[in-house]
Amino acid sequence: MRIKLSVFIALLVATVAVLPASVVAYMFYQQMHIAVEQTTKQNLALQSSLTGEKLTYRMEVLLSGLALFAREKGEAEFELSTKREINNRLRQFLNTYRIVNSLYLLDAKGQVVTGIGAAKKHVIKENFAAKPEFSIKPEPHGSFIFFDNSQLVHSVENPYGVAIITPVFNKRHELTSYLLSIIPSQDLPQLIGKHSKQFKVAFYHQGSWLAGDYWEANADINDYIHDIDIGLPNYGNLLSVSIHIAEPADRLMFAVEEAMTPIYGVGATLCLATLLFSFFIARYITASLSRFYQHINSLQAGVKDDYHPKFWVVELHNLYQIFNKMQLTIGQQLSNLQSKNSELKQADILRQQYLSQVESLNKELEEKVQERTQTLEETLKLVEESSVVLERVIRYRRELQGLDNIAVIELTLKYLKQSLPQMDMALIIQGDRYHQAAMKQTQAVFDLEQVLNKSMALGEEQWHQGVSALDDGTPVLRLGRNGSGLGCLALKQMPSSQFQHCLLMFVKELGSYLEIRKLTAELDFLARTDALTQLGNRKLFDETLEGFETQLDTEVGLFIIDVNGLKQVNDNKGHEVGDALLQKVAELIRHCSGGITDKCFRLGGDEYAIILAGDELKQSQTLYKRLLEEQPKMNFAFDVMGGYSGFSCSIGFASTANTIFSMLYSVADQNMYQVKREHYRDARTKKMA
Ligand SMILES: Nc1nc2c(ncn2[C@@H]2O[C@H](COP(=O)(O)OP(=O)(O)OP(=O)(O)O)[C@@H](O)[C@H]2O)c(=O)[nH]1
Repeated sequence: MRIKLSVFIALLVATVAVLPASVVAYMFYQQMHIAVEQTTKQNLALQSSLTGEKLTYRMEVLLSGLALFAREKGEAEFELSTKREINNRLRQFLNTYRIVNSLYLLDAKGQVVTGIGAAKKHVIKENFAAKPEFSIKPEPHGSFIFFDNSQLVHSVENPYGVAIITPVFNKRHELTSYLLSIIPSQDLPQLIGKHSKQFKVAFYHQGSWLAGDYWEANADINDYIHDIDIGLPNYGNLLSVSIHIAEPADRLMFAVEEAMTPIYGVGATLCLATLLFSFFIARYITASLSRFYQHINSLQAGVKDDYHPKFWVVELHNLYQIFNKMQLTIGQQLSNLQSKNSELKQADILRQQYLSQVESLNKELEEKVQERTQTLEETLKLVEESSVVLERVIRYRRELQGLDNIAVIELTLKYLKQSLPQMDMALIIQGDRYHQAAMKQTQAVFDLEQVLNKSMALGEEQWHQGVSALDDGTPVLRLGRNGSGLGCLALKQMPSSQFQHCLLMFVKELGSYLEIRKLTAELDFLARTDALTQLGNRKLFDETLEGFETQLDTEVGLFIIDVNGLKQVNDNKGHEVGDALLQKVAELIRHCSGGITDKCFRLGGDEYAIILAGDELKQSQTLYKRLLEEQPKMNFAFDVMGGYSGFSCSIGFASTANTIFSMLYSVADQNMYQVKREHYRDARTKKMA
């Protein structure tokens, strides 16, 4: 039989469609099985719990009954009753609680007094206390005893039972006796009443079967164990019982089957419906596709056919056109998107460039700010240092006052070394012994003579405001203003500009100090020098003489020399000639006192003075003699009082050897006038002669 292609494809599609349905059905079955199993287990747990609750409740009712009975009977003084009365009461209790099959009264030592029950004839005569399982404990509280005694439970098949020992107290709370209740374990199921036939129930104590259904544990049985402990506060131990409850496996299977039955039907129907639906749909689609294919072939072959497309083919065609349009639109959108993307990328590149520019500008700015901050910090530091240097300069200025050149050099170098401790330097001050001090400071470093000569030889244009350099490169700083030639500071290396500034401050200070000192010295000299004769003037004379006033052990001698007839010279020859005469006299005095003393003065007008002190006095005669001898040799002739020519002086002398110091001048002056008078007398005599 030939099967059409469309039918074959439809069958294939239907089969493929049914497969997942079968898998789903199988999984559903599995899940159902697990669910039923879990439900069964939960049911078993519930049942066993319920059973335990029931057993506990019934046993507690019984125990409470026993306690009540013991209290009532204990207070009614059991021991006072006859055995018959006691038995009647025990029987009444048994009738109320039928689960107890025997009830005995024991005395306080555990000896059976009397009792009612199935095993009465077996145990009544025996001593319960002697049996290990019934040993009465010394404590006056109740206890549970599991035993294995077919006689007591009156059953050979199931010899197990539970004995309950309940203490009995009298009104004075004294233990008088015990009640012994026997419960055969075979009666335990009665306590829980009827239970569903679908479950098996059994009671165990410490792994030993007591009562109920007995079954071997195996895989086909679902069972559940529930342990219960029953007890009351006045009991010394607990009644421990395990309740085993089970449901056979075939029951579980049955339950699963039962649950699945309707689903099987639904599943099968679904599968069949899927099969049929898939088949017809596939058949329909393949048939129309095949007709469509034939139509295309006919079109290609140029054959006309009466093809009418099915509505879904039209729909498909429409769908295709929609897709086509969508494709076009989406393509356009995509190209738009692409161009936007490229624009965005371009913008991104520009942004990146801008950002990097901003970043580099920021960096530059940061560097500038840092640079500025550094400069500022340096300036601040400089200002700080400058103020420190300024303080030092002020201190230096104070300390400079009144020092000689050596001390000045030492002090200056000490201050400069504070700022430039590592720098070798030499300070040269023109004048007295400058180089010894400088050499001391910088012995092996400079050739001071050479430095001085070279620095003095520097032309004005080579001197700079700051540090100048010699031809060998030695840095030098000049002391004082242009042309003052006070000296210089020579350095081994060129200092940094910061230190140059510091050095300049000190050097300027030193220069101005030296200049002032020099000017002061010049002024001083001028103030104490006679301008015409260059001898010391009256002021210097007074100071010199006063200087000796306090030197009491030094002998002082004084010559007063006065020119004779100066007025006439002035009058006759003119003032210039008078001046020349005064200068000649000064020369004479300087000449005669040479090698003896340099303390020669012009006191004013035509009056001169020579001071001798100490050893100089030894040559006073020599000096006097020289003055007398040298006067006529002076080549200065003029007429005095019309006829007299030649030059002469009147000389007076006094010494502290023969007069007091305060009278020294006036004595010398008087002596001089005495000589002058004699001179004029002689002159008059000569003239008259
Ligand atoms: N050329 C000149 N004459 C002076 C100077 N100082 C004072 N005289 C003059 O010296 C003269 C001093 O006169 P006197 O005291 O009489 O001295 P004298 O003429 O030498 O007479 P005797 O001292 O008595 O010998 C005065 O005429 C002064 O004017 C001076 O610096 N130059």
